[in-house]
Amino acid sequence: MHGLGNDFVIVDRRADARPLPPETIAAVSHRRTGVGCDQFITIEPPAADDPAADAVMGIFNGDDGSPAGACGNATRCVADILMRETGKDTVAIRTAAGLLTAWREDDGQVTVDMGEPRLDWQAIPLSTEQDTLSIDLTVGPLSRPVGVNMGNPHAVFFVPAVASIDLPALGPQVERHPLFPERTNVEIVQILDRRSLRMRVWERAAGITQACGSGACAVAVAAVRRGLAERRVTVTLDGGPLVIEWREADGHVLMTGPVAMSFSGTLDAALLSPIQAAP
Ligand SMILES: N[C@H](CCC[C@H](N)C(=O)O)C(=O)O
Repeated sequence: MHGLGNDFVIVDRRADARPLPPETIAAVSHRRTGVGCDQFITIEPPAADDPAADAVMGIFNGDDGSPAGACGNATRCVADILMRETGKDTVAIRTAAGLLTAWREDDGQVTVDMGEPRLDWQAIPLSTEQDTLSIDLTVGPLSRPVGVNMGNPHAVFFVPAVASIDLPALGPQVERHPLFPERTNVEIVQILDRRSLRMRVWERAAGITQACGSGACAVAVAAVRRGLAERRVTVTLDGGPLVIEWREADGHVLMTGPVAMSFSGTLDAALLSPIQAAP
């Protein structure tokens, strides 16, 4: 499935307890020798003592099989699967970032309550104490990002024009900067007006992707914190728009966008045994 071109292999493991080592995930995710995806997603059964959850979602990056704490676009896709399967109009998905509630809008799009952003420096996490509203970091034309954790780390840089930034060159330098002990997702954002933002993303362990839901949430939160945008904005990524609202009442971030099914099938057992990812 994909959300705005951020693509996923989603494996239903509710009746399959075979181990899934990172190298297997990277092999399946490889675009030439596997299926190919930005993130590899698992659906697992909820724990017996977790009746509120319809399912558990695991999120792994395609480059190396590393776990990611959040993935907004894939959460919409998994919610779509669960809503179709159960007939329910609201579902709850257990993730590393907590229990995320999702529902379908009248136009068929899916909204996920992504929870509250975490904004203190230890939560991003950063390696030194900093005001996360203006982190002391400059990489080429990118400087003083806003730090936001949406269950995963984000460094948001405001720029005059996203098109003039060499993100493939700069993204990995920020991702791996020692200031970010768990590395970071990297967003560049241009304010079009107080309700419309244009962003591009370099994802941790996935590189340039067409869209990043948690990144769009981080961008909206950063823009509100800097006083540059309203609390409800349209964030346009390379793959298209998401509507993000940082809700005043409870501080939760709501993300609304499309889901799309590409194809379904059965993974070959050979792909599911630990094999070496192609270089
Ligand atoms: N594409 C995802 C985010 C993946 C984040 C991952 N690259 C990480 O290591 O945190 C999204 O829609 O939110």
